[in-house]
Amino acid sequence: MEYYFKTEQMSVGYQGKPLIQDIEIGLHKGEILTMIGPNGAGKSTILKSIAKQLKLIQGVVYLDKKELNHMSGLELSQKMAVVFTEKMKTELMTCEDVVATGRYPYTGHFGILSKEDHDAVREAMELVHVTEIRNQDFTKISDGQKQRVMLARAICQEPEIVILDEPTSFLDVKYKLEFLSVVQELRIKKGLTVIMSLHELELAKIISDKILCIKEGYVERCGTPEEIFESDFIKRLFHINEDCFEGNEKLLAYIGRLGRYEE
Ligand SMILES: Nc1ncnc2c1ncn2[C@@H]1O[C@H](COP(=O)(O)OP(=O)(O)OP(=O)(O)O)[C@@H](O)[C@H]1O
Repeated sequence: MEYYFKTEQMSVGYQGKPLIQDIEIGLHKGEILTMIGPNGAGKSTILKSIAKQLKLIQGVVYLDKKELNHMSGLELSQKMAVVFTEKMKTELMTCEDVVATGRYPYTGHFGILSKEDHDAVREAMELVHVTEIRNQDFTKISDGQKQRVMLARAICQEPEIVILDEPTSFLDVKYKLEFLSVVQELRIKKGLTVIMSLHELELAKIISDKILCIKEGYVERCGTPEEIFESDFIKRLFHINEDCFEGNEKLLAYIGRLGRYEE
């Protein structure tokens, strides 16, 4: 079966200088790819490049057999939703207004919402439990609430693929689990394909079909959760040299040796 999303020799970076080279990703429809790796490794840079917010340094990205570079903004927005929280200009917008901008690919020039658009907005807000705060100023809600509003915006866009940069970073444990459940539901019912970065390794392990491990400047490994979480690989990826994950005692001893808790 041909891949729904594919990158060929993709190099990404800034001002023409490659940061990560030769990134090869292949995803079937409905698959979930998660990127993990240390701070500053390049996860957001890859996601921004896939979302066309950064120009590729080299290579090609295909979506549904078409080159991303040959797709118009409108065509792309009807297939791909992106969630980068910091990007939106939201002065004087309620949470509902922000979610409703997800319908722009369908509303024509004046942005007037039809009944169908309003229904999609309402359903998406219900799905991630932000209906109660729909009339609040988006700039005055918590970071976790913002993350859920932005997820609702992406969902009501009815995309085939969604690109999410650390979508769970501000969510409490209940909403982290709900996020996973929403993503599972969308992939099962609608065949949604997902590419995201996560710092919560335990979430990455249970939700992903494929995991891409980014180290400083290169793709260290790509594989299934079973392949990635075997043996000592994760410790090496994050430059942790000791067996600190094997019980609380070892963890506390490791933290002590980091130097902050010396007696
Ligand atoms: N606009 C920019 N111009 C030049 N370099 C940048 C720019 N934005 C980020 N970088 C650099 O690119 C590198 C990768 O950053 P990126 O944000 O992609 O990492 P990340 O893996 O998403 O990190 P984190 O886990 O901390 O979010 C870093 O060294 C960063 O300083």
